[in-house]
Amino acid sequence: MPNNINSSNIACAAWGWREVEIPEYFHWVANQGIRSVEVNAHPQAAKHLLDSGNDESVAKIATWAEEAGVDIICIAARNDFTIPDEIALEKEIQRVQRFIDIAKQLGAKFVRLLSGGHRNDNVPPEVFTRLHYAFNQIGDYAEAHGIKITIENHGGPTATGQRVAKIMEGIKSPVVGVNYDPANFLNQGTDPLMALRYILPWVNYSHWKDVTWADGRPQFCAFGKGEIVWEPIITELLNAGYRGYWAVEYEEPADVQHGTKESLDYLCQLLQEF
Ligand SMILES: O=C1[C@@H](O)[C@H](O)[C@@H](O)[C@H](O)[C@H]1O
Repeated sequence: MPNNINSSNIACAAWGWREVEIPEYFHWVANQGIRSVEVNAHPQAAKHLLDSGNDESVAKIATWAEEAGVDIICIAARNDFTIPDEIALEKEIQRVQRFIDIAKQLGAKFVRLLSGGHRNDNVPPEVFTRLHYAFNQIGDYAEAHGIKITIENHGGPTATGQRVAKIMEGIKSPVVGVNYDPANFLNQGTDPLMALRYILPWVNYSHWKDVTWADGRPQFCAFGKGEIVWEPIITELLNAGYRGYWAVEYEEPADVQHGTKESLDYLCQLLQEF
């Protein structure tokens, strides 16, 4: 495929695989001809890494990756940098530093983070101050360890393109960027193409799933099975020079293999056209 898109920058996001044992997950992905995988580090992903992930459990994951022939490219972690209590925020920053150590041990290039705080209606200025403080600490730590941070747009302080840009404008380290997740924007009522135009300079990673409507509510579905118009989004990203990973994310554990396969097929087919 042109534009530097090849099978090694097509990746599998980990969230939908949270209920699957890691070896099974890695082998399934490898059997699709995909090499690049994420691993969750999340309190609701007990089969992947929990917050406490000790060196031994991390080493096991490295062995499983080698056996299956996959590369772990990103640790998909959960964090909350909107915590008002100063001591608790410092603890949270230390917890995230551990994810950076884990990424290094696994040879992963990225740690995916969130902002935390999911109230959409109003994000007071002090929340942005806390986010700037925490992401600057983490940016310095990641830079010193050769790891990149990618902040996923999710909700609350990252519900819109303007908000994400406001966060990024206050972060100094060049290793901190944005994980552009178009479906997460639409799920929050934000037009994903408009949002992309605010955050283009910072996008260093991407997640691909889709959104459909059921009973008047948005719901995630396989990439290409929903209502997002993809061509203008991909054109915009590529024209801005995006050459990073394209990670498909099918979130429903019940049929994660089927949904991931459909998503991969459609993404690969679509990217051929660019
Ligand atoms: O898009 C995502 C979410 O919808 C989900 O809620 C998160 O926890 C995942 O890690 C993320 O990648």
